[in-house]
Amino acid sequence: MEKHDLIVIGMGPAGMAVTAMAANMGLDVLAIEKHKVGGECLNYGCIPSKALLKSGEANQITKNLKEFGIKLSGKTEVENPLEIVRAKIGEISGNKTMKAFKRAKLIVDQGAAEFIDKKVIKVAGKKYSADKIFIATGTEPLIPPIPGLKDVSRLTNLNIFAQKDIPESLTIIGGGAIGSEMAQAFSHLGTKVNIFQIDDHLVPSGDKEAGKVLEEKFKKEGIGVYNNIKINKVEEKNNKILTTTELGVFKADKILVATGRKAILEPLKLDNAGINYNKTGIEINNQLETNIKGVYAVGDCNGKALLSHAAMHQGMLALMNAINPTPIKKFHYNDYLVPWSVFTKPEIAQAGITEKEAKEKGMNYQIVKEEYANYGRAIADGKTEGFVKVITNNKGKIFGATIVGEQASELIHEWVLAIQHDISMFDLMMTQHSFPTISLMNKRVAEKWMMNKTNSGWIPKLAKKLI
Ligand SMILES: Cc1cc2nc3c(=O)[nH]c(=O)nc-3n(C[C@H](O)[C@H](O)[C@H](O)COP(=O)(O)OP(=O)(O)OC[C@H]3O[C@@H](n4cnc5c(N)ncnc54)[C@H](O)[C@@H]3O)c2cc1C
Ligand SMILES: NC(=O)c1ccc[n+]([C@@H]2O[C@H](COP(=O)([O-])OP(=O)(O)OC[C@H]3O[C@@H](n4cnc5c(N)ncnc54)[C@H](O)[C@@H]3O)[C@@H](O)[C@H]2O)c1
Repeated sequence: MEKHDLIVIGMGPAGMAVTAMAANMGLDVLAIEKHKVGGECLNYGCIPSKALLKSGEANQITKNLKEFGIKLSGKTEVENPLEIVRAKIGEISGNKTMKAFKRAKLIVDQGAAEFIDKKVIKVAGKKYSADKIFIATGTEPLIPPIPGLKDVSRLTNLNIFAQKDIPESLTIIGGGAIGSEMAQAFSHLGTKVNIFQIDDHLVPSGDKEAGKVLEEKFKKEGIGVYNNIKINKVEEKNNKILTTTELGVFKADKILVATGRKAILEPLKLDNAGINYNKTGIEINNQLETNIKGVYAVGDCNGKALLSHAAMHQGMLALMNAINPTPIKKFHYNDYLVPWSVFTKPEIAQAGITEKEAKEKGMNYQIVKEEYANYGRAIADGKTEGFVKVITNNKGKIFGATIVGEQASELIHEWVLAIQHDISMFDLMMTQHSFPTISLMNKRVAEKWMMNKTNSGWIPKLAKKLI
């Protein structure tokens, strides 16, 4: 039986991080991928969705050139954005990605790996062993038990980017990250989109006010948003999808299901190794190790974060834990903040806790909020929707930040840094930001916090005396 220093199962962001780092350190790594290197993120997730959003944005800008004082003579036509998306995936998955794994042994597209016992894996009829095994097998779309849904030809993120054409109309079940991004991408490319969801605002894992700003924008753009709605059944008739809800029947060419994820565990035969798992994924401790010593579960398969950057970060931490023989100084995944961003226009981004969570925890907190509409650069750019909202306290300690607006996904990292490294509102206020960047919105919030302090209590009285 072939023996390696470590075996990695699954080559999405989590498995790629472990493989690239371990091989770079000179370890003998075997990486097994049942399908395509790059996993969900590169092939069916983050990258194609952002590429399609970009095509949509380009089309949307041409439709609104008047806003910039420009007239377009003639008209633009949506030709082949999905082909462009696929070409971009091809470009990334070629040499650009593969060169990181030159020093590892890869087994790709030869079937799913399965556990024979705690240290032995089988793939394509051959057995391999290692003392350290990293499971990084991700998730797949969860299809809810809506009557008829399993019987209609439906889209998920796995086949939506493989379509030939942009559909004329699209029903989307789910208003989370996938549902919202895909709704706007297709709508900007000319599709009539309706979103149906059981939650009461878009991107329900985040701040309600931010979700409502996005909903308002979606409605202006002609996207139907139906919150708190129960879908009674879905049928396919004459090549159309009929979605029956309490508000009536909605007809569309296609239906996209984006209602969350479930871990892909069965093919791994985890019971052969005695590895514990539950409905949300493989069970881990805070060092990302399963109940079996030397076997780690990283990325979406453990159900902790479902985000690419978190998957890569977990891969890195688990590898560092695996090569560190001392029980102290281990890295704990939950010591690190996990920000997230949804790449609609306006974008939504979150770091730390939301206002709702602060309320539920009974914390003593203050909300400081600055609107994009009050900032000259946002007006100059015509990007006035949204706000930066910070959950802080009288001392300026920062607990969380929600941003909805232009470049929210970039602005959020200053708040991640602040929260993780205990940088205060005062520190941010005292940090110069170049004008007129959108990042200056962050400083403006910190300034507002300071202004709130200095316009009441003893400070105005003292200032009057000292002047
Ligand atoms: C449409 C969409 C958009 C997204 N956009 C973003 C975004 O903008 N930002 C973000 O942070 N996240 C985004 N995500 C989430 C992101 O894709 C995932 O969090 C990330 O891919 C998880 O990485 P992973 O390595 O854990 O798993 P995956 O990427 O799912 O990779 C797991 C790999 O394991 C392989 N595998 C499974 N079982 C076996 C087996 N038994 N043997 C061998 N191989 C196996 C699979 O084939 C797969 O390649 C998006 C997801 C979707 C669906
Ligand atoms: N930009 C990003 O970071 C990004 C983008 C896409 C996906 N992702 C990741 O992918 C994961 C999955 O995304 P997602 O959008 O599928 O899930 P989600 O958990 O974000 O949202 C699920 C949505 O489905 C709806 N829903 C669930 N059951 C329903 C039912 N029976 N009828 C109607 N609506 C129903 C919910 O109301 C909600 O709107 C996310 O957790 C996210 O971490 C991230």
